[in-house]
This record gives sequence, structure tokens and C-alpha cells, in this order.
Amino acid sequence: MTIPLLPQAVKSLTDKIKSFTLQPNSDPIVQLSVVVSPIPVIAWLAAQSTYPRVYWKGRDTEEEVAAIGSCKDFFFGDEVDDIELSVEYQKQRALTNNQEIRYYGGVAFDRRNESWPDFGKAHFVLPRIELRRSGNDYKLLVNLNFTEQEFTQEIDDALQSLQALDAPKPLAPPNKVALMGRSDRPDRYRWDELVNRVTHPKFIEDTPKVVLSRLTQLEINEQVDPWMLLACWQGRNPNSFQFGFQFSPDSTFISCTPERLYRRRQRELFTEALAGTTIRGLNQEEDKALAQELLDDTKNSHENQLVRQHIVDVLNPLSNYVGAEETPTVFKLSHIQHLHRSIRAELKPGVNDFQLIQALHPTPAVGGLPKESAMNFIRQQEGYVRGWYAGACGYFNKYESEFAVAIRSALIEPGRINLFAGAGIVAGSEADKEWTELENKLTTILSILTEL
Ligand SMILES: C=C(O[C@H]1C=CC=C(C(=O)O)[C@@H]1O)C(=O)O
Ligand SMILES: [Mg+2]
Repeated sequence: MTIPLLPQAVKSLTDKIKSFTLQPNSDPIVQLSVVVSPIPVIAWLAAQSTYPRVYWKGRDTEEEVAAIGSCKDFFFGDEVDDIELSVEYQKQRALTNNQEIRYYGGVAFDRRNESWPDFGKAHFVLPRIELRRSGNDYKLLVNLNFTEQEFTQEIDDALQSLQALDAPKPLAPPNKVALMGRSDRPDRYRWDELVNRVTHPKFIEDTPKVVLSRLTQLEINEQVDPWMLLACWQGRNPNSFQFGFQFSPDSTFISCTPERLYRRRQRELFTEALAGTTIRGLNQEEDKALAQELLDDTKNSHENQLVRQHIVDVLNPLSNYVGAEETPTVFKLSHIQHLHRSIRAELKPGVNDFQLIQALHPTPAVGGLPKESAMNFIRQQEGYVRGWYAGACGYFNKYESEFAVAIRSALIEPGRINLFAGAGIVAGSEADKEWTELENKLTTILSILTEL
């Protein structure tokens, strides 16, 4: 069965492109769009064969986006100095006043360490084609970038991309995979060693928090469609962000994360401290008791409080006003619950997204405190490259932006699924409990992939 959609929409968008003329003083980046009938957005994306393929669904919005191809690609593979990134960002941002134009992408967890090949330290695209849903309204759009090539060439490329769209088809039904092997890095033994080092009174005096993490590699013999996996994950935790980046066929990064790095609307900024974890109860009563225990627990409160305080401290110099919730609430996911505090700021005029990422990322919910000392420890001791796990992923333009923290994430490669989980290590952390916390953070994705 195929889902009827697009021929009509593709035709009217094609006509719009063909009749488009560039006015002498118009922006060199242009977006043209047409309304389309409803269609499952992830399924549409999964059926396309153009790269990059990008999916984005914000946490508290009724908006989702599937994007393919690019008409501008910024890729910072090895060396990236923050000044260069910032200049590129400013230049791009200034090219258009259209609020609908968005650059999607991400920044690695650690810009000073090696990253994954396709993803690099920072990789953003202005997609060629996007399918956007806003509530029940759907539109298909094309972006035109006249800064890199001749007018007619750009028009031809856009027309060709539309022609190359594949007919949508339903996602394959989810199937459980047979695990051929599993390995953890750090392994259980090394984990104990690391947690003991970080909780040593002398270490903790200078570095009160390090978020240690683990790479779990699952070996498989069959193909797994990352977009099907993401769609299932979305079903389990609809109150999270869901996104995916596939720059080439063989490696796809997907995430279903509850954690917002920030959302900016002009100069208004929303962020949060999300840290401190327990499991869900089997019934309402048990669930409530576990939530209360979490709220009362000293170690978990400390984990959250350090994040809250740090975010307030780094936002203060950039803001006219910063307000943070005093008391945490509990944020519930399908298998775990977290402590959560909302933070809001009014930015000073001129503060841009690049400054915000520099200041906020990585927060002590995924890095540690003080930032540099925790990052050094992670770089030297964790024993694997985090890449975009715990990185900042999202979109920006001049007026608005939203970035999520890429935890609860997976890198899907042929024959292998890489899963990531971290836990904030502070005074009072115990290695075995923190190891169990890592396991709990993987429960949702493992229950989708395998018979638990
Ligand atoms: C680093 C992760 O979670 C962070 C976010 C929420 C709770 C956390 C915790 O309780 O340790 C972590 O700080 C992860 O899931 O990989
Ligand atoms: Mg924790």
C-alpha cells in the first residue's frame, strides 16, 4: 500500500520555482512552499534516498520536520576554532530575514576531541527540501541559496531534487533483533575504578561532579531501519525531543531525549536543569513513592542543584534577567523519572546562539563541574569517543532556535547498534547503583530492540 500524497504538491512547487525571479534587493536565500495533505513525516523521510536526511521534533511543540539534501552545508571536521564557527554563524544568519529558514545540525559533546567522521565537531545544513507539520497543517518546501552558484544552476538543482523525491511508503513494522554480542566500554570493572576515583574526597573537593558514560555496542546480523526505531522510540516517550541525522547511508544518529539545552524566541530564553534519576513504579502508588524518594534524596538533589546553579551563573553575564525554579519537580518518562527545574532568562541585546552554545554546552548534566576539569577527566579516562552523544542538536535562525542535549541516543551502523548512557557522579555516588542507573536509561530502547 502506498500513501497518496505529493504529485500535485510537487507539481505546484515546481511551477513556483520555475516562475521565481530574484528581485535586485531580495535576500539571497529564499524559501518557497506549498500546502500538502497529511502524511506520516518519519515514514516520508525513511522512503527518501537523498542525503543528508534529517528529522526534528521539538519537545513541547506540535511541530515536526523531515528534511533531505542541502543547499548549504557547514561541516567542521577536525580543527574548529570557536572564532571561525562564530564568524560562519554570523555570516549565515545575516543572509536572510525569513523566519521560516532554519539551519539544522549539531555540535559534538567535546569540540576539542576527535569526533565521528560524518558528524564532525559541528555540522549544520540548510536543507534542500523539507516536509513540515505544524499541528494538522503540512507543507512541502524548498530552499534556494543564491550565494554559492549561478541563478539558473540553483534553480535547476532545486527542480532536480523535487523530481528525485521517492514515493512515500509505510514504515516497516518493528521487529526484534537477535543480538550476536554485546560489549560495554568502560566495562563493569573499569566503571567501579572510575567512580571510585571521581568520588575520592580529594578529587571531589576540586571537581564536585563528573558525568561518566558508557558505550554499549550491540552486534547484529540483520538490517535495522533507524527511522523505524526512532518512530517506536517516539511512541514510548512522546514528551521528549526526537531527532535523527543521517549524512550518509551507513551511519545514523538518533535520539529521544527529554533534555532541552535551550529554546530561544528573540531574546527570551528557556532552559532547564534535568539531572537526578530513579525508575518508574509498577503502579501509581509505587510510582508516587519513588518520585517522593527522588525529591528527598540528597545525592540526586545535589546532582540537580549543581546543574541549576551553573546554568544560572553562565547565563547571568549574558542576560538582563535570569530566574530558576527553587524546588524541583519530577519529569516522567516511560521507564525512568528525573528531577527537573525550569530556568528562564531575558538575554541582553545582541547575544547570539553561538555564544549561548559556548556558554551552556556541555552543562553539568552531561559534562561536570568545573567544566574543564570534568572534560579533561572524561577525555582521558572514559576510553571511547562520545562524538555527538551528549552533544547539542537542533536548529537556529536569526529569530529563534532550539537545541536538545543528545542523550538517550544511538548511532546505527551496518551490523552494529551503539547505545550511550551516562550518570552524574557526585559525593555519595556508589559504583553499582550508578551502573544500574545506566542500565535503567537503556531500558526503553532495549525493550524496542530486543525481548527483554
Ligand atoms: C547523561 C545522561 O543523563 C543525564 C540527564 C539526566 C539525568 C542524569 C543523571 O541522573 O545522572 C544525567 O545527568 C544520559 O542519559 O546519558
Ligand atoms: Mg544520576
